[in-house]
Amino acid sequence: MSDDYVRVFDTTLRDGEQSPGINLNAQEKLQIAYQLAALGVDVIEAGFPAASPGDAEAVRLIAQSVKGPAIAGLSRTRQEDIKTAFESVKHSDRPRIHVFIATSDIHMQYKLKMTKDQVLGEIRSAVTYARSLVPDVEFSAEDGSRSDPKFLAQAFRLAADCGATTLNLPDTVGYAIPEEFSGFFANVMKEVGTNGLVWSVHCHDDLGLAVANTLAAVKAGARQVECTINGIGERAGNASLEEIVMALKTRREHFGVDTHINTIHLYPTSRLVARLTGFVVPPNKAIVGDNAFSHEAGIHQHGVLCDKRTYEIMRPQDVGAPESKLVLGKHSGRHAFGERIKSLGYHLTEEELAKAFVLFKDLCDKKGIVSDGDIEALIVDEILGNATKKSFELRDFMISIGAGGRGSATVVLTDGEKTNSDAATGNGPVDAAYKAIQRIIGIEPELVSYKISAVSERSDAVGEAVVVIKFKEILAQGRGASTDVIEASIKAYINAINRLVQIAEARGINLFPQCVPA
Ligand SMILES: CC(=O)SCCNC(=O)CCNC(=O)[C@H](O)C(C)(C)COP(=O)(O)OP(=O)(O)OC[C@H]1O[C@@H](n2cnc3c(N)ncnc32)[C@H](O)[C@@H]1OP(=O)(O)O
Ligand SMILES: CC(C)C(=O)C(=O)O
Repeated sequence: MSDDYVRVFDTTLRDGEQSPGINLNAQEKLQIAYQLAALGVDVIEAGFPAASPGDAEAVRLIAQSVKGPAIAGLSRTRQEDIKTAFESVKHSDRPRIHVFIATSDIHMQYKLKMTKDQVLGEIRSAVTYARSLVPDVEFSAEDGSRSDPKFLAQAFRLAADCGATTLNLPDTVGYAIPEEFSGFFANVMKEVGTNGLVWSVHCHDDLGLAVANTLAAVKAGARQVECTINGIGERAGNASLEEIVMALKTRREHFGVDTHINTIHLYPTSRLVARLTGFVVPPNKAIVGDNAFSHEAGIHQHGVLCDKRTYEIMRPQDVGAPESKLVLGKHSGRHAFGERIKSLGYHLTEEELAKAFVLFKDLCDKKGIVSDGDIEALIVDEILGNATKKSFELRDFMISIGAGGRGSATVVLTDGEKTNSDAATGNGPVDAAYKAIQRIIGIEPELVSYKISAVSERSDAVGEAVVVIKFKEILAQGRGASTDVIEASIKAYINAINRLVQIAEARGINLFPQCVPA
């Protein structure tokens, strides 16, 4: 395997966790670390062990359990920090100690209160000590992009002479701009040399340029990129891993270098990190946002229907994201609308389609996003005009729950002409009620999905149930609300059945071949 590839150093669990508002416990960090290993990152920076006993323990747990990537712990140049980092990472098959100190004038003078010589002294003793403990030592020159390039090169040369194997040039405060940064990076690299060293880059997003600067450094010769899932991190965040990886892959001809990332894990990893950190992925986020593969504009939708490559530079399946979607809204055109109607099983004449399209646009002005259920209702009620008058209504129900959660239900329904009741047992009260309803109406639709949620937060909250049922290849959705969740569930089921009957009738499908009871 070629040695010329871009190593992905993931720092979601260290710099990512420095995001104000994120605090992961050891088990959550471990779960993310396993996922990062499946993704194929080369290095996991699992934490800053000297920060707290909890972080030291999390790094130890990850080092002990997660195989594949190197496990790094961050450390100041202080001996006690390095020792603590070593005690945590030593449990890994591939331990790395990552030592840093600032090299910019402003940091040295005002923060560290050290002279250049003192900083060089810190680098010498820290890197030498770290290297006496592990063979894999990374040195970072914090605020490198704002450092005097001559001094920066001197600091890096010293770190390499003392045994550092990776030299990392961070744009700590997100100040760099790509063109300037690639020149800066290339010059420092040239001054120090590349012999046996991996050059690394670490960018922050204060000006929204973290990924651009990272890619500029790769172009200049960086072969390790430090980044986080979803771009989380201190202040405006770090360079986003998924964006860097997909830029390198999609524009391979430009960069000429690969990563070892298994990109189909990008989307699941992003969702796991979002769930555990509570940092929701914005819908328009590149690569992993909900809208990254959605198209709303008619002209785009038409293009995508002709050939996805007209508006998609990546395939959603390559990043593990759901299939691309055409979202119908007021910007959609006839092509996408007509396609959706066909996929719902309707074959309209040109005239019917034109009429439906006008009604659809009106509906969009009122509703924003129009669901498939809305379109079905529009076709059945307004275009085909043969909607059934039959609809079932709940009159009454009784529930009892036995040992082990078994339930029995009696349900009373009317169809406007007759009233019928029946009883059934089931796996819980809702299942029993649905079975009783099936006995009354004489068909057994498959329950495709069932969701219940509270509409407000008080204990007397209204519960809303949403069910999707399927019968004879027709999908129908129903909703029901009540302060009693069982009643909400029953109402949703009946609502779905009424919708099913309407659609079937509009399509000329007989749902009740024997006879319709009730
Ligand atoms: C750019 C980055 O992201 S760097 C990583 C930043 N991450 C973190 O800071 C998270 C973890 N940090 C912590 O938990 C704490 O800051 C600790 C445990 C490391 C230190 O806590 P404290 O001892 O209370 O010090 P405090 O954080 O207030 O100040 C930092 C001290 O470290 C010194 N320092 C800062 N960077 C370095 C360094 N790389 N090497 C050596 N000393 C350093 C500062 O000069 C200051 O020294 P002083 O206490 O003698 O004035
Ligand atoms: C420790 C270093 C790599 C860092 O996080 C930064 O400079 O932003």
